[in-house]
Amino acid sequence: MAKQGTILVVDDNKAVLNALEMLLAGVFREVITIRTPNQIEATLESGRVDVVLLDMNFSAGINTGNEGLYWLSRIKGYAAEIPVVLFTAYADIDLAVRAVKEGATDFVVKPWDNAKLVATLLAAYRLHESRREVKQLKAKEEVLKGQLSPERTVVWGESDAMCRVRQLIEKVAVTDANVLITGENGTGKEIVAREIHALSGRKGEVMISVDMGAITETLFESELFGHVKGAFTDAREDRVGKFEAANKGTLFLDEIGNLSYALQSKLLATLQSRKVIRVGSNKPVDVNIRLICATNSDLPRMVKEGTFREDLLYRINTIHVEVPPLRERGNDILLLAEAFLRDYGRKYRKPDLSFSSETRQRLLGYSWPGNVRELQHTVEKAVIMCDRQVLTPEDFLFKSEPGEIAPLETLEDMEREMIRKALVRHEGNLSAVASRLGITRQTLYNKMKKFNL
Ligand SMILES: Nc1ncnc2c1ncn2[C@@H]1O[C@H](COP(=O)(O)OP(=O)(O)OP(=O)(O)O)[C@@H](O)[C@H]1O
Repeated sequence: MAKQGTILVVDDNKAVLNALEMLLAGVFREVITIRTPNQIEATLESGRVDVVLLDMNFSAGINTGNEGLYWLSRIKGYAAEIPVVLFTAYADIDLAVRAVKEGATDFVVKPWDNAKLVATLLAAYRLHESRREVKQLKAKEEVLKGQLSPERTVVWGESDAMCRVRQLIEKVAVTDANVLITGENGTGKEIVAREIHALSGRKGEVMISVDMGAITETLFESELFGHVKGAFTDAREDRVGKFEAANKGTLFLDEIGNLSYALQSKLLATLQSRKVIRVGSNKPVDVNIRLICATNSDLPRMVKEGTFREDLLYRINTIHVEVPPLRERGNDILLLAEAFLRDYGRKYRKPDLSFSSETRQRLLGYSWPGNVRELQHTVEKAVIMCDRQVLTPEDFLFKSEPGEIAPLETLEDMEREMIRKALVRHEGNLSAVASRLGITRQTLYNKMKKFNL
């Protein structure tokens, strides 16, 4: 067995320390031994310790176990995630129960049985690995939340459609009901899910998002339910799955419509039992999650076509929130555009930007097939490209509407329109545009300048 992790052994008996050092050196990569507990915190400072084996009695002659409980609480106060196994010469079950209640992971009685002690310490080590992973996942989520800035604040708008969505969310957030959010791409389904979480009693816990469309069949179980070391070739360590990581919080399953039929059954079984079994283990672990799913697929139609399980749809669809497409939100388009303009104006240090009235008409008249995401990107690009404070339609690379025919009156109009379309199609890549139009980059530059593109 490969040695792994660092164990800290705290015991004032030198003979015990020597014996443990010899035994544990065959199991752990590093064994640190100390005889006085007031060195514990300094040792933990290194950040290397995975498990502490702590004697309960230190002051000679006073075997009440209180010293152990005192140092246990100090360790928990310093690094709550490090498992502490207590060691006592007295088989005192009351003390064991009290210690476990106060945060000890387990309890071993002296004289000890080597195999049992090693098994207990290895279990504690694995527990630490899981806790560390959950902590990392949570930290990642926090970073992700932070990265949503500056567009993190939800702009609800004033349209009836969005007011209804908001009212519904406020009502259901406080319940633990499963919510299914539907809507076209980019309408804000994830932002709605985050809002439900933020308004719920679970707001102090993490929301873990999983893109179901990005998970392969082979990794599904290990990603969602976790695995134990050795469960398959690449499983070098125990690993928590997203379900366990979201415990006490919210699990957001995005693109649920992309899940294969076989995986839908596995997901359903877990949702029904509220327990997960890590791959390679046979021990079910209880999970307490609030489930939010999102999709842009028509799930009832998929049920009819036999590609989505009806029982899974019932399970995830206790409350249904439909986020309307941007084109149905009327003036909200401008409210959102102005919010993005303020955010990106700050980000790119271009304060006091505004839209010309022609631009506002253009923004309102466009159909926004990519919804809020497209609006956000469009405004960001315009802010980057503009060099005046009032943004005119020329600052925008509007995508052409299907079937839209611009009233082109002169040859110059046509030339300008061809260049504009090529710029949109090639996302501003000037070399590609020049080659597509059969002109040099220099000519393209000159024409762009002439046409104010
Ligand atoms: N009401 C809103 N207020 C502010 N920003 C919003 C709003 N709705 C959406 N956005 C922004 O638009 C972008 C797309 O939103 P989000 O990812 O929530 O959409 P989605 O419907 O989950 O997209 P997809 O279907 O592609 O997963 C994000 O950057 C988000 O911050």
